[in-house]
Amino acid sequence: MTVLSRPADTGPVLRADSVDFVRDGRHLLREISLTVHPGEHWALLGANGAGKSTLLGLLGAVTHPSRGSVEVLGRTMGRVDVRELRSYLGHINPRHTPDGPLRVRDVVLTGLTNTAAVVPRWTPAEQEAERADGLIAMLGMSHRADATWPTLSQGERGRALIARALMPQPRLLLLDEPATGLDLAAREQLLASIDALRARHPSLATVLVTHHLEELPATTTHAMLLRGGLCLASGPVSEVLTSDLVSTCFDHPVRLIRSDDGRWAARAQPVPVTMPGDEADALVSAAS
Ligand SMILES: Nc1ncnc2c1ncn2[C@@H]1O[C@H](COP(=O)(O)OP(=O)(O)OP(=O)(O)O)[C@@H](O)[C@H]1O
Repeated sequence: MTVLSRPADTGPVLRADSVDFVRDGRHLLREISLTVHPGEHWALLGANGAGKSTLLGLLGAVTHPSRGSVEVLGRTMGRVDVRELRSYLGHINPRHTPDGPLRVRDVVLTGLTNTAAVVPRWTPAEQEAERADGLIAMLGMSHRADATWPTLSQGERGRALIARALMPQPRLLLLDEPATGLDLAAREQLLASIDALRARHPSLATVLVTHHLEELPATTTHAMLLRGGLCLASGPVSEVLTSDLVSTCFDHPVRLIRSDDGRWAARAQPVPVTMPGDEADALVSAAS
């Protein structure tokens, strides 16, 4: 059971068909189907605990479905060497920590070996080193290429991890809440980098997990709304990112706004809030 050659560059990048994922007798995902084609940029949205990271783990060949099938780059999970398959994916975990105080350039190069540390006695080929520098430049990190990991800001780490994930020239990039913990400027820089990356590599497909609509890049093309492990809606953003569907997804009435630059914002609709003591005050004023 091995992947004998680089997966073909045609056909869907991802296909999940009626997938269930069960842990400790609980259905964390139920009947999820999703097809991602080259050049599509998907957002997985849902409240805390909806199942977004669980689904990303299946799409990234980290876990296997309990029922249904998942095809990654045309290979069916359960029938291939997942470690080799994973080397064709860029899976960005913002909590990734390099093994030791590596410099940014070395962290990016570990994307080729898919390791947390630089592999002893391994030296990159000249064109690999050039590619690392090119990606570092594309992510706006050239001035920090020799900085060590502990000295980087959260935003700089996020961009370095994207460059690392791009080293093996993946056809698919998976991003799990890439803007978590970033301040306003760092978040905007990260989203601009993601937009630039998509423009530079038109056949790249991406799947980005978030629970904040403000953290969606303008280039997002499709969305899936997850609620309690079920798919509430899935398809082109114009059909899925509506006030009604997002309100149902988050169990809270929101009004969705898409601004001229293509970004989204959610405004909560006013809902009555009862403060402690309000009931007693109401009784007193009713009695007087
Ligand atoms: N290994 C596991 N065993 C049992 N339950 C799990 C496991 N992993 C996750 N869960 C549960 O599955 C549900 C979905 O978790 P998941 O992390 O996929 O949600 P999420 O949508 O990514 O949430 P968040 O936005 O909070 O990160 C949660 O209720 C979680 O507690």
